[in-house]
Amino acid sequence: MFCKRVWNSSFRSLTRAYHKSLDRKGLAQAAEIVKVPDRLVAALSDIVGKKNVSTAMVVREQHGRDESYHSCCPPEVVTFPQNVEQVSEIAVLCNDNEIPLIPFGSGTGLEGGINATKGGVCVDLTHMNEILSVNPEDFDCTVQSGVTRLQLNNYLRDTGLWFPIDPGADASLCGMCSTSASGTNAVRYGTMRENVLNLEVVLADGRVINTAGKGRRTKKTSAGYNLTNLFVGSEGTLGIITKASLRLFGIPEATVSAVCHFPDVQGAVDTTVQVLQCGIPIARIEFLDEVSIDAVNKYSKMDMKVAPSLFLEFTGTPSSLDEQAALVADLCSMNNGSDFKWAKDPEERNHLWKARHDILYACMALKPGSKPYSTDVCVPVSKLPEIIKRSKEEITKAGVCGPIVGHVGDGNFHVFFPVDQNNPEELQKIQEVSKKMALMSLEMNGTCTGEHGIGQGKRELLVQEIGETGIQVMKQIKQTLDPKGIMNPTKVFF
Ligand SMILES: Cc1cc2c(cc1C)N(C[C@H](O)[C@H](O)[C@H](O)COP(=O)(O)OP(=O)(O)OC[C@H]1O[C@@H](n3cnc4c(N)ncnc43)[C@H](O)[C@@H]1O)c1[nH]c(=O)[nH]c(=O)c1N2
Ligand SMILES: CC(=O)C(=O)O
Ligand SMILES: [Mn+2]
Repeated sequence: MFCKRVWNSSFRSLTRAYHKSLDRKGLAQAAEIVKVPDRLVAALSDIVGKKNVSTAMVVREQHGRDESYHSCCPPEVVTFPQNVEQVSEIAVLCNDNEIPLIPFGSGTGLEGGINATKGGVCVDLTHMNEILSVNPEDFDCTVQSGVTRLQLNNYLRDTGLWFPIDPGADASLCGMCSTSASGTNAVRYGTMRENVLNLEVVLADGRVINTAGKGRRTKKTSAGYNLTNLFVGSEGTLGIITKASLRLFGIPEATVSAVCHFPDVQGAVDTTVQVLQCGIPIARIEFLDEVSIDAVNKYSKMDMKVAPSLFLEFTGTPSSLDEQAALVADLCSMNNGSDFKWAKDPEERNHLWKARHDILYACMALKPGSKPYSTDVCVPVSKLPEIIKRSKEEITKAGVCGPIVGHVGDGNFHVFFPVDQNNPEELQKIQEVSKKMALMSLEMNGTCTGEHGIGQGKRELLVQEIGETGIQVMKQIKQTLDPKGIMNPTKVFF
């Protein structure tokens, strides 16, 4: 049972720490920007070529913020290296001169991970965008850091293979490694953590390592510590990922999608839990509350019933697909689901999933000019009905707009609060609700972030989640790999 007293005291200490952190951040922004002297800009030009270095404000601002509400912090210099040797030389230069170094994938993150809170040098990896090898018989591929997921899947189209991890945005694959991204297909294929075989990483001092050994790309290994998964989710704080070997999968023989509406949240979430408990190998199961459905109808020109809903997808052989779909349709009706609509042809299915992937923008369109503040809690799936119900109560109590969207098959869901950056009272209410949700999640043995990462926004929650000793160990690892603290400072830890 959730203990109110414990919760209140953790919330108070969290709020205190948060205000302290705001002070620190304010200081960082006002006084701790590390200027990059002209001689170093010249040295960077020598490394990557003059046209691949920029100090222009417009370029710096483009690299100073991601897609989230976190305020823009431009780096002092933006570099566009062409190969791993150049990345390594940039690291040596920054390390010798104690200049912050911030890796930039494609800037679609949602926790302010690329924002250069201390200035420094941004390493934009988009020019390193070669697909280096595809091994269809081994179901794997190796890509440079700037390759995006859609680029890879377009390239793979004729091979009958695909890389299924799909954050809605067309993110870089190494950026996805860095945040341990997932998305709607994780219920079937797992997250980046389960799908990365090897990484090439440039460390802070310029050394280059292959986390599983040079050229290694096996599905299994018991060889020493798991360095690959140390870098997955490290958000640019331990090194720069310049190459990734990834698992691939066969494109399923047949696919069908469906939408089902429910009279209440409970029915939709109970259906999800039962689908998983029955062991049905569902490919996607996504929850949208009535506020999100309304947003999607408006933004993606659809006319779905405005009610808590599930978007579902089944894949397999045509016969297995019929069996799965019939079972799930039965579970939906047992939980009072209705208006079960199939999307069978590819165009219809693509429209449905495009609308799902655009939800973040659909929710922002509810309040023009707003920026997204996204929660990302993830709980054991049996706890989902309770946490979604209680989150909804908190959103209503706070009187803010809070559409709920969930990768519910993984116990993961988001509230996409549209934030008016000129309204501090609203921002505070949103921060309070999202902190309450995260603490509820921790209380239920969940996490504050299932897929977006810690970035700037969840640093205090990380301490609550991992505990002081665990944080100490994380910091010792950071200290070993980056003793001067140049790699993406102020992210993950204060
Ligand atoms: C519309 C929409 C929808 C979604 C999402 C975003 C948007 C805009 N996301 C979030 C986002 O797409 C996800 O976090 C990506 O992994 C970010 O990849 P970028 O390449 O954009 O990294 P970006 O450039 O934003 O960087 C993110 C972090 O990784 C670091 N980094 C980037 N490249 C690196 C490299 N090569 N080496 C070391 N560090 C590096 C950066 O320093 C930063 O800390 C998401 N996510 C998700 O998991 N599930 C989802 O469902 C969605 N959905
Ligand atoms: C933004 C995000 O994580 C989603 O749409 O699921
Ligand atoms: Mn998501």
